[in-house]
Amino acid sequence: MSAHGTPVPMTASRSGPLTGEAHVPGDKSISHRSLILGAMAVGETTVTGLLEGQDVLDTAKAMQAFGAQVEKAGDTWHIHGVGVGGLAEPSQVIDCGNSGTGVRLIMGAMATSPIAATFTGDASLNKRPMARVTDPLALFGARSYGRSGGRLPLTIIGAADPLPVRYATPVPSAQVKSAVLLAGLNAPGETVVIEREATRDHSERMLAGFGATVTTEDTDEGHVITLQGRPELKPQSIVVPRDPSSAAFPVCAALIVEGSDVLVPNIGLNPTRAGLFFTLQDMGADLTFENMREEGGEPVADLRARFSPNLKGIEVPAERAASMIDEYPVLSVVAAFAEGKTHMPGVKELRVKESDRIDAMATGLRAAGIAVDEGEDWWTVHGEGFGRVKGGVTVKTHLDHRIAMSFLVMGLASNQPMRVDDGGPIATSFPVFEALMAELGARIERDAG
Ligand SMILES: O=C(O)C1=C[C@@H](OP(=O)(O)O)[C@@H](O)[C@H](O)C1
Ligand SMILES: C=C(OP(=O)(O)O)C(=O)O
Repeated sequence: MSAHGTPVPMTASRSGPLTGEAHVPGDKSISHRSLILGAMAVGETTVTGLLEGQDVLDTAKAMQAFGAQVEKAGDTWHIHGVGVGGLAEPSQVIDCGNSGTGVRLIMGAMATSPIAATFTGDASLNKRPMARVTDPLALFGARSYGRSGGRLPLTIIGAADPLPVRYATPVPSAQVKSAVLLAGLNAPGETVVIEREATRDHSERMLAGFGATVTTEDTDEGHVITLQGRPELKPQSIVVPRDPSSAAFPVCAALIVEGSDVLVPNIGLNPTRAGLFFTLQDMGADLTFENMREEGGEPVADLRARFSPNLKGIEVPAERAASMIDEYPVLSVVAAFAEGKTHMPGVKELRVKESDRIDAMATGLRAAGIAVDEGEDWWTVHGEGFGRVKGGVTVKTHLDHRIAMSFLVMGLASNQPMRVDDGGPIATSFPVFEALMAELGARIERDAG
């Protein structure tokens, strides 16, 4: 839906070669964290390259409600932070829109301050599980009152006298890990998070950048992250790298549209995020990393993707899942254009994203003539091979930006157009998607009406 709630039906049709450069926007995960940690530092943090998607704009508004000043001047965002422990009690309900990252990280950040806040979101976010965050926050002493099943709307009463926490995350989730670490900022002593599988590490990196003491260690227990509580966070000057999860769409489109050759410059290849690109290479994609370099302590490269008519289905390693969790929907589209089966195990988390992503993709792919098998934590796409994907259906996007963009990418190479019932949510993470894809030569149009 658009910000005003009206669905935006869109259609993608078979396109000529996609060519040129795709300058995708800033990383969503890093953008949320810049605003939240900027608000908890003492003094002015500046951020350039911030993703101005609705998810991140909702986080900016939320941090203002907690007392930080957040303003944009020219291309730079300025955040005047209130310090760890300095967050004010908001006078209004905090509406995080469609964003799991926004709501879960902010709940963590406020849970160890003696304030109360009520959180809500859109129809998608209000269905998503929040107990995974409120359970560990209770160990700090925070109380929460929400709808049954730990759903939003939900009120958190922060701990007045927080305890430090040692917590082993029961699900592979950077949002849960980050909520605990952010809560640990205002707890005395050491807060420890133990992950069985390492998830994206932007919070750890950024906390260290802001001057907190964070150490990580791989032990028999798992990946152990230790944060020293009550640091004074020092304001930073942040340049947000471009989002690999957004880069996935023009990259995958180029691989399946005949004759394409697309360059996607300056993409962060942090190993906790880059799993899709290695998977595509394993499938035989003509995808190369050019101009490999380090920027702001992160590996960065220009991605070059060319039409790849001989893709093969593969077994995607389960241990890679966390590093490409948001990319499975568009990977399943590429798998439809590959020869043979692509099996994707270890992906239960896909069922609790903006939609049940296995169900949403399987339903649309099957309608478009692709066989899909699924279980609770796995799915298999039976590829038809290039030139044999029928398409020709309208699919439901369930308020999920990645479902919308994935089926639109599919329509660029299938024999008949693909229509999505609502492309409005694309603006949550990739507001320039339509213009960027059009510039490459993609035929994506909003339905007249
Ligand atoms: O921490 C983050 O910025 C994110 C973590 C992931 O969610 P989970 O932590 O729920 O896996 C991912 O799906 C989301 O888009 C962004
Ligand atoms: C899962 C996603 O986001 P979030 O959890 O922040 O809503 C996503 O962007 O794919």
